[in-house]
Amino acid sequence: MAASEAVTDALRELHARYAGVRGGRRADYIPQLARSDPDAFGIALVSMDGHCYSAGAADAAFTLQSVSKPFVYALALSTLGLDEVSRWVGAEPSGEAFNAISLEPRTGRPANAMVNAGAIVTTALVPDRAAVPAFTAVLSCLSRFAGRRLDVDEDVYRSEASTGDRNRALAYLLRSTGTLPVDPVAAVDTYFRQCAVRATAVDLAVMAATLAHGGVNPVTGETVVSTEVAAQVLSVMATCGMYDASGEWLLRVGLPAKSGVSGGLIAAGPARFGLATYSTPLDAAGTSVRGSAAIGALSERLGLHLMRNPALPGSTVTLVTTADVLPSAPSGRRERALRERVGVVAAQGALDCTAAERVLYALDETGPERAGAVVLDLREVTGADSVALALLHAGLARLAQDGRRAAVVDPGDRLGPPDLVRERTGQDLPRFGSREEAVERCAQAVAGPG
Ligand SMILES: NC(=O)CC[C@H](N)C(=O)O
Repeated sequence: MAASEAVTDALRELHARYAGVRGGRRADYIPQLARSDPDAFGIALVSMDGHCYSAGAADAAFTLQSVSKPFVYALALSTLGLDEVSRWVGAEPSGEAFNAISLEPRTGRPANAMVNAGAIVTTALVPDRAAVPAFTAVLSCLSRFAGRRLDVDEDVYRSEASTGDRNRALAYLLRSTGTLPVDPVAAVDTYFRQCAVRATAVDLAVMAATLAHGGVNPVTGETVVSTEVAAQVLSVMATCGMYDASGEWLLRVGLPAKSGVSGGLIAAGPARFGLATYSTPLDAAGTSVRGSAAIGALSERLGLHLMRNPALPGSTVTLVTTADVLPSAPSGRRERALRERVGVVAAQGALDCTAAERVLYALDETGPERAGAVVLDLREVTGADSVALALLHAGLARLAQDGRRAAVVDPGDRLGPPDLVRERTGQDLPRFGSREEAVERCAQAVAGPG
Protein backbone atom coordinates (compact mmCIF):
# COMPACT_ATOMS: atom_id res chain seq x y z
CA MET A 1 0.00 0.00 0.00
CA ALA A 2 1.68 3.16 -1.06
CA ALA A 3 -0.49 5.29 -3.31
CA SER A 4 -3.58 5.15 -1.08
CA GLU A 5 -1.40 6.20 1.86
CA ALA A 6 -1.99 9.69 0.48
CA VAL A 7 -5.52 9.44 1.92
CA THR A 8 -4.13 8.43 5.31
CA ASP A 9 -1.64 11.28 5.07
CA ALA A 10 -4.51 13.74 4.59
CA LEU A 11 -6.15 12.38 7.77
CA ARG A 12 -2.83 12.51 9.65
CA GLU A 13 -2.37 16.10 8.57
CA LEU A 14 -5.82 17.04 9.90
CA HIS A 15 -5.10 15.12 13.07
CA ALA A 16 -1.88 17.05 13.62
CA ARG A 17 -3.62 20.33 12.84
CA TYR A 18 -6.40 19.88 15.42
CA ALA A 19 -4.82 17.67 18.09
CA GLY A 20 -3.53 20.72 19.92
CA VAL A 21 -6.92 22.51 20.07
CA ARG A 22 -7.74 23.01 23.74
CA GLY A 23 -11.34 24.29 23.84
CA GLY A 24 -14.39 22.45 25.13
CA ARG A 25 -15.32 20.40 28.19
CA ARG A 26 -16.03 16.72 28.72
CA ALA A 27 -19.61 15.81 29.58
CA ASP A 28 -19.86 15.09 33.31
CA TYR A 29 -23.59 14.76 33.87
CA ILE A 30 -22.93 11.08 33.16
CA PRO A 31 -20.12 10.77 35.75
CA GLN A 32 -18.31 7.94 33.97
CA LEU A 33 -17.82 10.09 30.83
CA ALA A 34 -15.79 12.65 32.81
CA ARG A 35 -13.14 9.95 33.27
CA SER A 36 -12.37 9.80 29.54
CA ASP A 37 -9.00 10.89 28.14
CA PRO A 38 -9.43 14.47 26.90
CA ASP A 39 -6.36 14.17 24.66
CA ALA A 40 -7.43 11.03 22.78
CA PHE A 41 -8.28 12.06 19.23
CA GLY A 42 -9.09 9.77 16.34
CA ILE A 43 -10.25 10.27 12.76
CA ALA A 44 -11.55 7.58 10.39
CA LEU A 45 -12.84 7.50 6.82
CA VAL A 46 -14.46 4.58 4.99
CA SER A 47 -15.08 4.56 1.25
CA MET A 48 -18.01 3.08 -0.63
CA ASP A 49 -15.75 0.13 -1.51
CA GLY A 50 -15.13 -0.49 2.18
CA HIS A 51 -11.57 0.85 2.23
CA CYS A 52 -10.75 2.12 5.74
CA TYR A 53 -8.35 4.96 6.52
CA SER A 54 -7.59 6.41 9.93
CA ALA A 55 -5.30 8.56 12.04
CA GLY A 56 -4.73 8.93 15.78
CA ALA A 57 -6.86 7.10 18.35
CA ALA A 58 -9.23 5.63 15.78
CA ASP A 59 -9.23 2.25 17.56
CA ALA A 60 -10.01 3.62 21.03
CA ALA A 61 -13.40 2.36 22.24
CA PHE A 62 -16.00 4.74 23.66
CA THR A 63 -19.78 4.71 24.04
CA LEU A 64 -22.04 5.75 21.17
CA GLN A 65 -24.41 7.95 23.21
CA SER A 66 -26.47 10.00 20.74
CA VAL A 67 -24.58 8.66 17.73
CA SER A 68 -26.77 5.57 18.28
CA LYS A 69 -29.96 7.55 17.57
CA PRO A 70 -29.99 7.61 13.75
CA PHE A 71 -29.30 3.86 13.63
CA VAL A 72 -32.12 2.97 16.01
CA TYR A 73 -34.35 5.33 14.02
CA ALA A 74 -33.32 3.26 10.97
CA LEU A 75 -34.36 0.10 12.82
CA ALA A 76 -37.75 1.58 13.74
CA LEU A 77 -38.30 2.77 10.15
CA SER A 78 -37.36 -0.65 8.78
CA THR A 79 -39.73 -2.38 11.17
CA LEU A 80 -42.75 -0.04 10.99
CA GLY A 81 -42.32 2.21 7.96
CA LEU A 82 -42.13 6.01 7.81
CA ASP A 83 -45.87 6.67 8.19
CA GLU A 84 -46.25 4.68 11.37
CA VAL A 85 -43.01 6.02 12.90
CA SER A 86 -44.11 9.56 12.03
CA ARG A 87 -47.28 9.13 14.07
CA TRP A 88 -45.02 8.97 17.12
CA VAL A 89 -42.06 11.19 16.33
CA GLY A 90 -41.74 14.19 13.99
CA ALA A 91 -39.05 15.27 11.54
CA GLU A 92 -38.73 19.00 12.25
CA PRO A 93 -35.61 20.60 13.70
CA SER A 94 -36.41 21.65 17.26
CA GLY A 95 -33.89 24.48 17.50
CA GLU A 96 -33.38 23.32 21.06
CA ALA A 97 -30.78 21.44 23.07
CA PHE A 98 -30.64 17.64 22.89
CA ASN A 99 -32.17 17.19 26.34
CA ALA A 100 -34.87 19.89 26.06
CA ILE A 101 -38.13 19.23 27.89
CA SER A 102 -40.39 20.19 25.02
CA LEU A 103 -42.90 18.44 22.79
CA GLU A 104 -44.80 19.54 19.69
CA PRO A 105 -47.73 21.71 20.84
CA ARG A 106 -50.58 20.14 18.88
CA THR A 107 -49.59 16.48 18.75
CA GLY A 108 -47.47 16.08 21.87
CA ARG A 109 -44.90 14.27 19.71
CA PRO A 110 -41.18 14.90 20.11
CA ALA A 111 -39.90 17.18 17.32
CA ASN A 112 -37.54 14.61 15.84
CA ALA A 113 -35.71 11.35 16.51
CA MET A 114 -32.33 13.00 17.16
CA VAL A 115 -33.26 14.84 20.39
CA ASN A 116 -33.51 12.71 23.54
CA ALA A 117 -37.33 12.79 23.72
CA GLY A 118 -37.58 11.56 20.13
CA ALA A 119 -34.88 8.95 20.60
CA ILE A 120 -36.63 7.53 23.68
CA VAL A 121 -39.82 7.17 21.63
CA THR A 122 -37.93 5.66 18.69
CA THR A 123 -36.33 3.07 20.94
CA ALA A 124 -39.75 2.33 22.46
CA LEU A 125 -41.07 1.59 18.95
CA VAL A 126 -38.66 -1.33 18.55
CA PRO A 127 -40.75 -4.47 19.20
CA ASP A 128 -39.96 -6.10 22.55
CA ARG A 129 -40.64 -9.81 22.20
CA ALA A 130 -39.80 -12.76 24.40
CA ALA A 131 -37.83 -14.32 21.56
CA VAL A 132 -36.08 -11.06 20.62
CA PRO A 133 -36.10 -8.44 23.41
CA ALA A 134 -35.94 -4.83 22.17
CA PHE A 135 -32.35 -4.29 23.24
CA THR A 136 -31.21 -7.50 21.52
CA ALA A 137 -32.72 -6.14 18.29
CA VAL A 138 -31.06 -2.75 18.85
CA LEU A 139 -27.62 -4.24 19.56
CA SER A 140 -27.86 -6.57 16.60
CA CYS A 141 -28.83 -3.68 14.31
CA LEU A 142 -25.99 -1.44 15.55
CA SER A 143 -23.59 -4.37 15.10
CA ARG A 144 -24.69 -4.95 11.50
CA PHE A 145 -24.14 -1.26 10.76
CA ALA A 146 -20.64 -1.55 12.25
CA GLY A 147 -19.93 -4.89 10.62
CA ARG A 148 -18.86 -6.55 13.85
CA ARG A 149 -20.38 -7.62 17.16
CA LEU A 150 -20.51 -4.57 19.46
CA ASP A 151 -20.96 -4.75 23.24
CA VAL A 152 -22.12 -2.59 26.15
CA ASP A 153 -19.89 -0.61 28.48
CA GLU A 154 -21.62 -1.64 31.71
CA ASP A 155 -19.89 1.08 33.76
CA VAL A 156 -21.19 3.85 31.53
CA TYR A 157 -24.64 2.22 31.42
CA ARG A 158 -24.84 2.09 35.24
CA SER A 159 -23.45 5.61 35.51
CA GLU A 160 -26.21 7.01 33.28
CA ALA A 161 -28.95 4.77 34.70
CA SER A 162 -28.20 6.01 38.21
CA THR A 163 -28.17 9.71 37.25
CA GLY A 164 -30.53 9.92 34.25
CA ASP A 165 -33.55 11.45 35.94
CA ARG A 166 -34.00 14.08 33.26
CA ASN A 167 -34.49 11.40 30.61
CA ARG A 168 -36.83 9.48 32.93
CA ALA A 169 -38.79 12.71 33.46
CA LEU A 170 -39.01 13.10 29.67
CA ALA A 171 -40.32 9.55 29.35
CA TYR A 172 -43.05 10.16 31.93
CA LEU A 173 -43.97 13.41 30.22
CA LEU A 174 -44.25 11.53 26.93
CA ARG A 175 -46.50 8.91 28.41
CA SER A 176 -48.73 11.62 29.86
CA THR A 177 -49.27 13.06 26.35
CA GLY A 178 -49.97 9.58 24.95
CA THR A 179 -46.86 9.53 22.76
CA LEU A 180 -44.91 6.79 24.50
CA PRO A 181 -46.28 3.40 23.53
CA VAL A 182 -44.59 1.45 26.37
CA ASP A 183 -43.64 1.63 30.03
CA PRO A 184 -41.40 4.70 30.65
CA VAL A 185 -38.96 2.88 32.93
CA ALA A 186 -38.41 0.09 30.41
CA ALA A 187 -38.14 2.53 27.50
CA VAL A 188 -35.46 4.60 29.20
CA ASP A 189 -33.55 1.54 30.32
CA THR A 190 -33.28 0.25 26.76
CA TYR A 191 -32.32 3.76 25.64
CA PHE A 192 -29.53 3.99 28.27
CA ARG A 193 -28.19 0.60 27.16
CA GLN A 194 -28.23 1.69 23.54
CA CYS A 195 -26.28 4.85 24.46
CA ALA A 196 -23.71 2.70 26.32
CA VAL A 197 -22.92 0.50 23.31
CA ARG A 198 -19.17 0.64 22.75
CA ALA A 199 -17.44 1.27 19.42
CA THR A 200 -14.37 2.91 17.88
CA ALA A 201 -14.04 5.78 15.42
CA VAL A 202 -13.38 3.19 12.70
CA ASP A 203 -16.64 1.40 13.62
CA LEU A 204 -18.48 4.71 13.49
CA ALA A 205 -17.05 5.51 10.08
CA VAL A 206 -18.26 2.11 8.81
CA MET A 207 -21.70 2.83 10.26
CA ALA A 208 -21.82 6.25 8.58
CA ALA A 209 -20.53 4.72 5.35
CA THR A 210 -23.37 2.17 5.45
CA LEU A 211 -25.89 5.02 5.46
CA ALA A 212 -23.94 6.84 2.74
CA HIS A 213 -23.93 3.60 0.72
CA GLY A 214 -27.71 3.25 0.60
CA GLY A 215 -27.97 0.92 3.61
CA VAL A 216 -25.43 -1.66 2.41
CA ASN A 217 -22.42 -2.06 4.69
CA PRO A 218 -19.50 -1.47 2.30
CA VAL A 219 -17.13 -3.62 4.36
CA THR A 220 -19.29 -6.72 4.90
CA GLY A 221 -21.56 -6.30 1.87
CA GLU A 222 -24.60 -6.90 4.08
CA THR A 223 -27.81 -4.99 3.35
CA VAL A 224 -28.58 -3.54 6.78
CA VAL A 225 -31.52 -1.31 5.80
CA SER A 226 -33.21 -0.41 2.53
CA THR A 227 -32.09 2.46 0.30
CA GLU A 228 -35.30 4.32 1.26
CA VAL A 229 -34.65 3.99 4.98
CA ALA A 230 -31.01 5.09 4.58
CA ALA A 231 -32.19 8.20 2.71
CA GLN A 232 -34.83 8.93 5.36
CA VAL A 233 -32.28 8.69 8.16
CA LEU A 234 -29.74 10.87 6.34
CA SER A 235 -32.45 13.49 5.76
CA VAL A 236 -33.25 13.74 9.44
CA MET A 237 -29.54 13.78 10.31
CA ALA A 238 -29.07 16.68 7.89
CA THR A 239 -31.82 18.80 9.43
CA CYS A 240 -31.71 17.69 13.07
CA GLY A 241 -28.54 15.70 13.77
CA MET A 242 -26.65 18.55 15.39
CA TYR A 243 -29.61 19.81 17.48
CA ASP A 244 -29.70 23.61 17.75
CA ALA A 245 -26.52 23.82 15.65
CA SER A 246 -27.97 21.84 12.70
CA GLY A 247 -28.61 24.78 10.39
CA GLU A 248 -25.19 26.29 10.90
CA TRP A 249 -23.59 22.86 10.40
CA LEU A 250 -25.44 22.21 7.14
CA LEU A 251 -24.51 25.68 5.97
CA ARG A 252 -20.81 25.37 6.70
CA VAL A 253 -20.05 21.64 6.47
CA GLY A 254 -22.92 20.50 4.27
CA LEU A 255 -23.21 16.88 5.45
CA PRO A 256 -25.74 14.81 7.39
CA ALA A 257 -24.12 14.29 10.78
CA LYS A 258 -24.69 13.15 14.33
CA SER A 259 -22.86 14.09 17.50
CA GLY A 260 -22.74 12.33 20.87
CA VAL A 261 -21.77 13.56 24.35
CA SER A 262 -19.08 10.88 24.71
CA GLY A 263 -17.12 12.68 21.96
CA GLY A 264 -18.12 10.66 18.90
CA LEU A 265 -19.15 12.44 15.72
CA ILE A 266 -20.20 10.95 12.39
CA ALA A 267 -20.88 12.52 9.02
CA ALA A 268 -22.00 10.87 5.78
CA GLY A 269 -21.08 12.00 2.28
CA PRO A 270 -23.79 10.20 0.29
CA ALA A 271 -22.28 7.83 -2.28
CA ARG A 272 -18.83 9.05 -1.23
CA PHE A 273 -17.56 8.43 2.30
CA GLY A 274 -18.44 7.71 5.90
CA LEU A 275 -16.49 9.92 8.31
CA ALA A 276 -16.07 9.70 12.07
CA THR A 277 -14.04 11.33 14.81
CA TYR A 278 -13.51 10.79 18.51
CA SER A 279 -12.43 13.47 20.98
CA THR A 280 -14.23 14.11 24.24
CA PRO A 281 -14.13 17.88 24.93
CA LEU A 282 -17.50 19.30 23.78
CA ASP A 283 -18.83 22.70 22.77
CA ALA A 284 -22.06 24.24 24.08
CA ALA A 285 -24.23 22.18 21.70
CA GLY A 286 -22.66 18.93 22.94
CA THR A 287 -20.48 18.43 19.85
CA SER A 288 -16.84 17.38 19.96
CA VAL A 289 -14.73 20.51 19.40
CA ARG A 290 -11.85 18.78 17.63
CA GLY A 291 -14.25 16.49 15.80
CA SER A 292 -16.33 19.25 14.29
CA ALA A 293 -13.21 21.18 13.28
CA ALA A 294 -11.69 18.10 11.65
CA ILE A 295 -14.85 16.98 9.84
CA GLY A 296 -15.50 20.55 8.67
CA ALA A 297 -11.99 20.72 7.24
CA LEU A 298 -12.28 17.28 5.69
CA SER A 299 -15.57 18.17 4.01
CA GLU A 300 -13.96 21.28 2.58
CA ARG A 301 -10.80 19.51 1.49
CA LEU A 302 -12.63 16.63 -0.20
CA GLY A 303 -15.35 18.88 -1.64
CA LEU A 304 -18.13 16.97 0.16
CA HIS A 305 -20.59 19.84 0.80
CA LEU A 306 -23.90 18.49 -0.52
CA MET A 307 -25.00 21.77 -2.04
CA ARG A 308 -21.68 22.38 -3.75
CA ASN A 309 -21.43 19.25 -5.76
CA PRO A 310 -21.53 20.02 -9.48
CA ALA A 311 -21.39 17.17 -11.95
CA LEU A 312 -18.14 17.26 -13.89
CA PRO A 313 -18.82 19.12 -17.14
CA GLY A 314 -18.22 17.39 -20.42
CA SER A 315 -17.55 14.03 -18.86
CA THR A 316 -20.40 12.18 -20.59
CA VAL A 317 -20.44 13.15 -24.26
CA THR A 318 -17.08 12.59 -25.92
CA LEU A 319 -18.07 13.30 -29.50
CA VAL A 320 -20.79 15.26 -31.32
CA THR A 321 -20.21 15.52 -35.03
CA THR A 322 -21.27 14.40 -38.47
CA ALA A 323 -19.85 11.27 -40.03
CA ASP A 324 -18.19 13.08 -42.96
CA VAL A 325 -15.47 14.43 -40.70
CA LEU A 326 -14.58 11.10 -39.12
CA PRO A 327 -11.13 9.77 -40.04
CA SER A 328 -12.73 6.83 -41.85
CA ALA A 329 -14.74 9.06 -44.23
CA PRO A 330 -14.38 8.09 -47.93
CA SER A 331 -13.14 10.65 -50.43
CA GLY A 332 -15.96 10.36 -53.01
CA ARG A 333 -18.19 13.46 -53.18
CA ARG A 334 -21.48 11.66 -53.08
CA GLU A 335 -20.40 9.44 -50.16
CA ARG A 336 -19.14 12.44 -48.25
CA ALA A 337 -22.40 14.28 -48.82
CA LEU A 338 -24.39 11.31 -47.55
CA ARG A 339 -22.20 10.95 -44.50
CA GLU A 340 -22.65 14.62 -43.82
CA ARG A 341 -26.26 13.78 -43.11
CA VAL A 342 -25.35 11.18 -40.48
CA GLY A 343 -24.75 12.58 -37.02
CA VAL A 344 -22.51 10.80 -34.55
CA VAL A 345 -22.67 11.06 -30.78
CA ALA A 346 -20.43 9.08 -28.46
CA ALA A 347 -20.86 8.84 -24.72
CA GLN A 348 -18.84 7.36 -21.91
CA GLY A 349 -18.99 6.36 -18.28
CA ALA A 350 -21.93 5.61 -16.03
CA LEU A 351 -25.17 7.23 -17.12
CA ASP A 352 -27.60 8.74 -14.64
CA CYS A 353 -30.33 11.29 -15.33
CA THR A 354 -27.86 14.17 -15.64
CA ALA A 355 -25.69 12.25 -18.07
CA ALA A 356 -28.72 11.05 -20.06
CA GLU A 357 -29.87 14.64 -20.56
CA ARG A 358 -26.44 15.49 -21.99
CA VAL A 359 -26.66 12.59 -24.42
CA LEU A 360 -30.16 13.59 -25.61
CA TYR A 361 -29.09 17.21 -26.04
CA ALA A 362 -26.08 16.08 -28.08
CA LEU A 363 -28.34 13.96 -30.33
CA ASP A 364 -30.34 17.13 -31.08
CA GLU A 365 -27.16 19.07 -31.82
CA THR A 366 -26.50 16.76 -34.77
CA GLY A 367 -29.78 17.59 -36.50
CA PRO A 368 -32.26 17.95 -37.96
CA GLU A 369 -30.93 20.33 -40.66
CA ARG A 370 -27.47 18.88 -40.68
CA ALA A 371 -28.07 15.23 -40.17
CA GLY A 372 -30.99 13.05 -41.20
CA ALA A 373 -29.83 10.06 -39.19
CA VAL A 374 -27.82 9.67 -36.06
CA VAL A 375 -25.50 7.04 -34.66
CA LEU A 376 -25.27 6.80 -30.89
CA ASP A 377 -22.05 5.11 -29.85
CA LEU A 378 -22.31 3.60 -26.37
CA ARG A 379 -19.21 1.42 -26.41
CA GLU A 380 -17.51 3.46 -23.71
CA VAL A 381 -20.60 3.56 -21.51
CA THR A 382 -20.06 1.44 -18.41
CA GLY A 383 -23.64 1.34 -17.20
CA ALA A 384 -26.93 3.19 -17.03
CA ASP A 385 -29.41 3.38 -14.17
CA SER A 386 -33.13 2.89 -14.71
CA VAL A 387 -33.86 6.63 -14.83
CA ALA A 388 -31.19 7.18 -17.48
CA LEU A 389 -32.51 4.26 -19.53
CA ALA A 390 -36.08 5.54 -19.38
CA LEU A 391 -34.94 8.99 -20.55
CA LEU A 392 -32.80 7.58 -23.36
CA HIS A 393 -35.59 5.32 -24.59
CA ALA A 394 -38.08 8.19 -24.50
CA GLY A 395 -35.62 10.44 -26.35
CA LEU A 396 -35.04 7.83 -29.06
CA ALA A 397 -38.81 7.44 -29.41
CA ARG A 398 -39.08 11.22 -29.94
CA LEU A 399 -36.35 11.11 -32.58
CA ALA A 400 -38.31 8.44 -34.48
CA GLN A 401 -41.48 10.53 -34.25
CA ASP A 402 -39.54 13.41 -35.80
CA GLY A 403 -38.62 11.14 -38.67
CA ARG A 404 -34.95 10.85 -37.77
CA ARG A 405 -33.35 7.46 -38.11
CA ALA A 406 -31.20 6.27 -35.28
CA ALA A 407 -28.78 3.43 -34.84
CA VAL A 408 -26.75 2.43 -31.83
CA VAL A 409 -23.31 0.98 -31.42
CA ASP A 410 -24.01 -1.05 -28.34
CA PRO A 411 -22.27 -4.42 -28.22
CA GLY A 412 -22.61 -4.45 -24.43
CA ASP A 413 -26.42 -3.94 -24.50
CA ARG A 414 -26.14 -0.81 -22.35
CA LEU A 415 -29.51 0.33 -23.67
CA GLY A 416 -31.16 -2.75 -22.23
CA PRO A 417 -32.57 -5.90 -23.83
CA PRO A 418 -33.85 -5.43 -27.42
CA ASP A 419 -37.45 -6.28 -26.41
CA LEU A 420 -37.53 -3.51 -23.85
CA VAL A 421 -35.94 -1.06 -26.29
CA ARG A 422 -38.51 -1.98 -28.94
CA GLU A 423 -41.35 -1.49 -26.49
CA ARG A 424 -40.08 1.84 -25.19
CA THR A 425 -38.83 3.39 -28.43
CA GLY A 426 -41.56 1.99 -30.68
CA GLN A 427 -39.04 0.71 -33.22
CA ASP A 428 -36.48 -1.95 -33.94
CA LEU A 429 -33.47 0.16 -33.26
CA PRO A 430 -30.61 -1.13 -35.45
CA ARG A 431 -27.66 -2.16 -33.30
CA PHE A 432 -24.12 -2.51 -34.54
CA GLY A 433 -20.83 -3.72 -33.16
CA SER A 434 -18.75 -0.95 -34.74
CA ARG A 435 -19.25 2.73 -35.41
CA GLU A 436 -18.12 2.42 -39.04
CA GLU A 437 -20.70 -0.25 -39.81
CA ALA A 438 -23.45 1.86 -38.20
CA VAL A 439 -22.43 4.97 -40.14
CA GLU A 440 -22.35 3.06 -43.45
CA ARG A 441 -25.82 1.63 -42.93
CA CYS A 442 -27.23 4.98 -41.92
CA ALA A 443 -25.67 6.71 -44.91
CA GLN A 444 -27.25 4.08 -47.21
CA ALA A 445 -30.58 4.51 -45.50
CA VAL A 446 -30.44 8.30 -45.86
CA ALA A 447 -29.64 7.87 -49.57
CA GLY A 448 -32.77 5.79 -49.93
CA PRO A 449 -33.33 3.07 -52.55
CA GLY A 450 -31.13 3.51 -55.61
N1 LIG B 1 -26.28 14.09 23.16
C1 LIG B 1 -26.11 12.87 23.67
O1 LIG B 1 -25.19 12.17 23.31
C2 LIG B 1 -27.03 12.49 24.78
C3 LIG B 1 -27.02 11.01 25.07
C4 LIG B 1 -27.14 10.72 26.56
N2 LIG B 1 -27.20 9.31 26.75
C5 LIG B 1 -28.35 11.41 27.12
O2 LIG B 1 -29.43 10.93 26.97
O3 LIG B 1 -28.25 12.42 27.76
